[in-house]
Amino acid sequence: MTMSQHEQEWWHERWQQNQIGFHLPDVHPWLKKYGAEVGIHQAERVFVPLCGKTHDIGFFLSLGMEVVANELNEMAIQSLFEQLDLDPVKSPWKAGTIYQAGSLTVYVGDFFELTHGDVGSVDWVYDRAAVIALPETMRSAYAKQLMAITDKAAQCLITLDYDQNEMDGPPFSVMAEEINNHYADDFKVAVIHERDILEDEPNFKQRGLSRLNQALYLLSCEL
Ligand SMILES: C[S@@+](CC[C@H](N)C(=O)[O-])C[C@H]1O[C@@H](n2cnc3c(N)ncnc32)[C@H](O)[C@@H]1O
Repeated sequence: MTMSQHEQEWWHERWQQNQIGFHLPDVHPWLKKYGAEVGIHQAERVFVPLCGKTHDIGFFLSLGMEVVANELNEMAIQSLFEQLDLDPVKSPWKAGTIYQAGSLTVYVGDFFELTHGDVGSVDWVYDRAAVIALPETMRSAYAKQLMAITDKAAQCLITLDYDQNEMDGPPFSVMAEEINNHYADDFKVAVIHERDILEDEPNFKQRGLSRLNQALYLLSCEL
């Protein structure tokens, strides 16, 4: 599977028009609060799919981790390197450009084009707003591709779920049952923390939601 031109354009427009409500001004608070419980301190090399320009990458680097990441939009990655005060070396890969500096490597281009050889060996995956950015028809392919290119590395996953009848995605609502469908054959799936965050998210309230559950999972390899 690859992402259609139309779907890619939709994301590029979001970045061009700065409609990036998903981008947090700081490190995700749950990563700081629950990081130890999801294995952050054991991780040496993390893969961050659909990374945007998240400050979480800077946090991983500050902990001494190596980071390999992927993002469709080049502007986002230029901003990411500027934010980190890193001057990247650029080289081509089959679906775009690789940005590399210090312990950070980002594949700019379609996630579905990545191979295990590109990503290399990783011992942790961080999915915040990646699986929930994709429509239902793509999520099973996403999960399979993620496991294939990371050799089923342990995963820290942050999702949202709400009544999908109340709002169109993205972000899409992804319930625990679906996470289990994608991952429970290969991982022990544990919910580390979850909470209704609607009161902190006035935009989603305006979009018509009556609840918005955020969940933090650890997918670990001990089955
Ligand atoms: C909801 S945002 C989340 C970004 C980031 N994880 C964060 O927490 O800020 C989803 C991101 O995925 C990117 N994206 C969407 N489809 C993609 C694909 N097929 N390959 C790579 N990146 C993609 C979008 O450009 C967008 O930056």
